[in-house]
Amino acid sequence: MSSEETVEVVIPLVKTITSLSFRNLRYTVPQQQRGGSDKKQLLKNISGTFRSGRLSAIMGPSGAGKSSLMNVLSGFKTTGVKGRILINNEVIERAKYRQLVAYTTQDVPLLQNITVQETLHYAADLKLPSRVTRIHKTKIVNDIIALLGLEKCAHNQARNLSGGERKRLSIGLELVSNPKIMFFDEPTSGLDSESSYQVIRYMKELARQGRCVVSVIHQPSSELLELFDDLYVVADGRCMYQGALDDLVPTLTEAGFVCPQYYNRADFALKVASMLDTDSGDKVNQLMKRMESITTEHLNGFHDDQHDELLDEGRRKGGSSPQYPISAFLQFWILTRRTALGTFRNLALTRLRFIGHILFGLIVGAVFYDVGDNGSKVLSNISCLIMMLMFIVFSNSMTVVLTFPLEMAVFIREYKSNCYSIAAYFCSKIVADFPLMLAGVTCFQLIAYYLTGQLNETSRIVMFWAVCALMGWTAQMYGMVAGSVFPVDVSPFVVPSSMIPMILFSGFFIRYSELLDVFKPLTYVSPFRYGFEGLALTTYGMNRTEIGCEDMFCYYRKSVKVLELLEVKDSCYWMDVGGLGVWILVLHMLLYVSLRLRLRWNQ
Ligand SMILES: Nc1ncnc2c1ncn2[C@@H]1O[C@H](COP(=O)(O)OP(=O)(O)OP(=O)(O)O)[C@@H](O)[C@H]1O
Repeated sequence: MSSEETVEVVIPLVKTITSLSFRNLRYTVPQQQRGGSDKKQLLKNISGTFRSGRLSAIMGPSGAGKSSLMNVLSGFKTTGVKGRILINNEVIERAKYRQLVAYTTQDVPLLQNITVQETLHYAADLKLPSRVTRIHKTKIVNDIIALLGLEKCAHNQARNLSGGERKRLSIGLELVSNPKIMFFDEPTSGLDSESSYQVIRYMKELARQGRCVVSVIHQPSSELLELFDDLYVVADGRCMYQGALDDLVPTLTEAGFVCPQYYNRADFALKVASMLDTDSGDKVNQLMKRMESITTEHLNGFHDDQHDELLDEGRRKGGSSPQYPISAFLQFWILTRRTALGTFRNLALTRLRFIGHILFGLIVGAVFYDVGDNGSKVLSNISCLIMMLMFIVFSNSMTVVLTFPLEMAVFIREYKSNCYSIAAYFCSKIVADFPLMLAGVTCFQLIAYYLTGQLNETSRIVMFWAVCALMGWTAQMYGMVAGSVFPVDVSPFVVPSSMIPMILFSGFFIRYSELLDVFKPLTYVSPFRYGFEGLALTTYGMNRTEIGCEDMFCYYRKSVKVLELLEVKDSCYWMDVGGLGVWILVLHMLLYVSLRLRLRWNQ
């Protein structure tokens, strides 16, 4: 779309006038220092107002506190925040506030395998009330696609989008709920000048429709700057200028900073803001004080202490009873469909997972061919059992370890936008990933079981499969917990290195009676112990008496001898199933807690 073309308005206009005011905002973060921890104040009693119908730019030198201001105003950061945020001079309860406000961060995480159209459809399903019909939702999605010029890439998966298209899709995601106030953090970063111009023009159009649109912008060109109506300059966590763009140069001149002719006004304002620590610092300080008295003037009559209480009240209410646009079941159902689609579309990984299970089943089958009912090859068969367990565990834990962190980023963004509850995401994640794990494990187990010549008895096969499936489930949950707790560059190391010690206590490498007393309790916490014991019992227990023998003499002809060798003669299969069940339960609880903690750390 050329810059001269007018943008057709199809998204409903925002009718009510909205002004967002903030007064004496303070934002403090804890800071680790040598010899203890300290606090760092990122926003220092900062005040201002943004009005609907106008496109406002937040500018300032690097590290001035622009993103911090954006995070606080959008409600994405609440811990360590004091001060007052008002919409039309009213304090709004937090959950409601989040419904009015949309925030597009610098790099919005997207689900890579979902197309532009699907991404917007899912956003509409999650953000719009269920009473909005399918036809209406489709119209909204199509309108957004047209408004943002995304028609050409509507069926492209997010992974194939250009930087500009990703930015526009991010804006579209927020437009779905037709918010009154929109925040953007550096929407032009990484874009060429034409794409930057287009994005800001879209934002200008959104403002013209009656929204309050505020954007952090980094060194805009003169052409780009002209699109903005108002400017808010931040320096060292304080306001240096707030007002119309056209008043910027006169205000700076009045403060003793004369902008040279043909100089970009934005660059000049940044230059002045950077003078805080120089000889001209006093003049900048005076300008700030003047601005602070102007910005707070019309917000008088409201005590800050009173507001701090109100903000906390809003936080408490918002925290305990968040209002989601759709019911819990619908949230769960939509998220499950979306996750399943994303997993299915990740063809490389899905195919690799399947082919890997089949291929390794064939390899195990070929290497341990027909050892299952052969008294002279019992030790090989026992090795085969532990090998099967190790493959199931590593293949199912490592795949989620790599994919989960990116999904977590999407979850955090959507949760903060009040789209759905933790419980809905948690349940959908478990349900959506379960069938693929089960299908892979089943293929692998059936191939390996048949080729290695284990006993062909239905109950044995089912019980053997059940242990394999429970181990696969445990491993998948283990991978998810690691993926949710550790960063993506750490978790692929954490998972195998934490599992190896547990394999040691499986009962295969060293028998229980030969362990030092100090290590014995560890066998009760190793899932490999339950898995290995379960497989050994289904293979050699359950009233099996004789093992086939083709030689003259087989020491392990009686299966009880094998059970004695493994020290599982008196063990119970159902105890092993129970042990794995407890592991699965604990891992589910850990995943839920880690999701909660991740959200809390991000507040
Ligand atoms: N969690 C944190 N702990 C300690 N310091 C922080 C934290 N977050 C931000 N800061 C510091 O606060 C200051 C303001 O950060 P902020 O990201 O808001 O700046 P900015 O103006 O957006 O910078 P830029 O233009 O470079 O993105 C910076 O000095 C930054 O290092």
